[in-house]
Amino acid sequence: MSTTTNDLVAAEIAAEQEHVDRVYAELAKAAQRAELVHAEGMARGQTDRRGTGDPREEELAGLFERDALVYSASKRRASLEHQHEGLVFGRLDLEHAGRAGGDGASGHDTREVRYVGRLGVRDDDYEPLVVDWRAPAAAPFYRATPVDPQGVLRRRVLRCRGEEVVGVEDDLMVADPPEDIVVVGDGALMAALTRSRGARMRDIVATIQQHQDEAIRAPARGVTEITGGPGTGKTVVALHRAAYLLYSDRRRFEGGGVLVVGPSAAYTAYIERVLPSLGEESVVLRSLGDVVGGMTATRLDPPATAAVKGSLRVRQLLARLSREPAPDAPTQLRVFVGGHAIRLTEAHLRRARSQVLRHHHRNTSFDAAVETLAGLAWEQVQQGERAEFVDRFVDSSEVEAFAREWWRPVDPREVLLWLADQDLVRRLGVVSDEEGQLLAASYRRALTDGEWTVADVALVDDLHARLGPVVDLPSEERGFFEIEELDDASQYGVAALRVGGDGAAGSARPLAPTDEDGRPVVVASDPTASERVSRDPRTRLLAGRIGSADEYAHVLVDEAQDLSPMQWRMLGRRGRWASWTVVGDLAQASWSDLDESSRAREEAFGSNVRRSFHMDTNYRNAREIFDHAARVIREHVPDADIPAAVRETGHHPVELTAPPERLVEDARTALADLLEQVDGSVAVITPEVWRARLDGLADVADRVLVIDPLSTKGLEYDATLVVDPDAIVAESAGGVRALYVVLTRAAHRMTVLRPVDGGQG
Ligand SMILES: Nc1ncnc2c1ncn2[C@@H]1O[C@H](COP(=O)(O)OP(=O)(O)OP(=O)(O)O)[C@@H](O)[C@H]1O
Repeated sequence: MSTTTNDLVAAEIAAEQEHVDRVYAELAKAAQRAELVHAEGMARGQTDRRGTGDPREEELAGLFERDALVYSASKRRASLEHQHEGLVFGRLDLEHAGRAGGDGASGHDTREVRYVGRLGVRDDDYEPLVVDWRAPAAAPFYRATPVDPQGVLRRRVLRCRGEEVVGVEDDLMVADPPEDIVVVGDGALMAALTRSRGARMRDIVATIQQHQDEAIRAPARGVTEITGGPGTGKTVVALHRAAYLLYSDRRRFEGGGVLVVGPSAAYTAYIERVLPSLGEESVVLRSLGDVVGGMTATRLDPPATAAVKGSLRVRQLLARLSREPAPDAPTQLRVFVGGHAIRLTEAHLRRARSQVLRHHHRNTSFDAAVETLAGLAWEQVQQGERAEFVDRFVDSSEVEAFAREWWRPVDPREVLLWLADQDLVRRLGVVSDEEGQLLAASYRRALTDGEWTVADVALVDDLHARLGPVVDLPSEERGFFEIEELDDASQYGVAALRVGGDGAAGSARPLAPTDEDGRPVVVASDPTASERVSRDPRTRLLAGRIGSADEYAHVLVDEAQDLSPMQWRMLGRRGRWASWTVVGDLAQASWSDLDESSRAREEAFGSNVRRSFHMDTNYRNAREIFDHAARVIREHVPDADIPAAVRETGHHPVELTAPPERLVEDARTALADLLEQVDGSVAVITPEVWRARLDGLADVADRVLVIDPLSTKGLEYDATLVVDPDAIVAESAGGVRALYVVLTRAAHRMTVLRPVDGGQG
């Protein structure tokens, strides 16, 4: 084997630089071509609409062609820009065995050099200069091992800064390589693992390990489960899998959509760069608080409330709730129709309501509701022709005015807020008194501070499915003039304009703000109005419209162990025809009833085929840090899935105690030490009891973050300062599992600080 002297390394780097320069030159040409196509596409769409109004047919064709050209050219330009950095990251030196000749003599072995990169680039003769990492030709880069070299003599990882090659790391796949195959570097994986952690997760295309590659390239069909302990690369592997699926069947997955769901907004911000850096812009990233269009929630409920809101029992509560009359709905109808005095009592109305809801969604059954009332009214008349009476009844403006109040469309969020009334919750049954109090208190709080919680989103989705979409009731008064006004307004960029119903006859109550006469208020273009609106909690809670569930071709769920049964149902509605990638680790679960969750999860997957991959190497934590965490979890969860940490640093976690009154001061000192020891991010992870007192530590440096335990799910830092582990256990529904999450977030250094009466730093 060759030596790794500086000269040798420099010569190898220079040789690689030559190839990388060629690739960038080719790329510059491709960028120019994309620019030309873009400009040409734009020019092709120039039509003179101003004078004559509508474009001619041939102009329309031109516009369509332009859109297609501009779209693909812009995409190509965007991907060229995103993948500029580290475009070429790998090289394979292969040897193909020569075929035996006709006379039995063996043919010559042939050598091939193949470069692997973020996207495929060819030269003018269409010869590949770089192969896309997802192409079958790149598979040996990830799959070759000394036991099964797959024709690979040497695998080389190129480390680049911008367009410059700054290092190479080799792995030899054969025991006895040809003379000219030199081997340099200490291993690309270790280099990647020891580097500093920033605010964003990075892709691992250059160092994907063989067992990870198997999960990444697994067939798309059915449900692919990726399990394993903390830091085993489950998230990063799943994201590379999303990129691989898009590459392998673009029509299906780009057309049908790929949804990636993670636990929190902090998590989506953390992973958002990975897919663009792999050339994929089309994936939809959502946290559990913004899966449902029209709603965004980041606040978490206290564990006991979250447990009620997440359990399947709450479905029955919602089923009953969705049949309740609106609190302000009229309770009887008195009307003259065809000379007959009709009186429908509260009991009649209740009967009508349950009859209609047996066959219809509430929000799309206005006509059915009026006809059912007509049937009940006819029972009181029984004279003349039934059909004639029903026609008169349905056409009566008084009946219509009543029905518009009684059967007005209800927004699922508005219905959920009815639960602020504790008497109503009690009347609905289903949950215990104590649970009912928690629910009512939670919605009273929402009505005070104008904020939904993450668990509410799944409940709104459930109610939306039960109630049907909120549609405006047909309005005879809404004539041509108003429609034109609406069009005009939209031209001027007015975002939220709604034409109300017919004021006099009693209208469908618009959710958008209205003035005293019930006329719509234009929010977006009127700063004083929007200020007024943002101050009113109820208006904030009901702003916008809830969309119907978008469906996807693939759904990727990270931290799946934390989904409540209701959240599984919410995702199930979005993946009815989808294939799934599901990532999780039960030992990190913060959900208390795991059995109920797994039932709901099975229901979401249906009878899809299952495939599972287990990751057993921890790439995140220094071994010393992980050993500490593993001891904690083993004591309480003996069957926890414990991976092997591959990297030793010699730095054991530091365990400190402090009297409560000195804790903040000691935390500040411990933080200062950590900032000296690492270059990247440092997180102070604190339970709620210390939060307010420790928030100020975030001002110590830009790279410091003060964060609660649950929000660290899926994230990692160079160093962590874990404050009051016992309180972390006590505050979380997941108990010690939550602490396990917290203790496995640091890559390089960790300090644990406990408040102890009379303790010393
Ligand atoms: N093959 C690899 N090459 C380089 N880095 C890797 C590799 N595999 C994993 N890592 C790194 O290990 C760290 C942990 O990965 P990731 O967050 O995906 O783990 P996880 O299993 O989802 O963890 P957790 O369950 O604790 O959230 C990340 O920094 C990731 O980039």
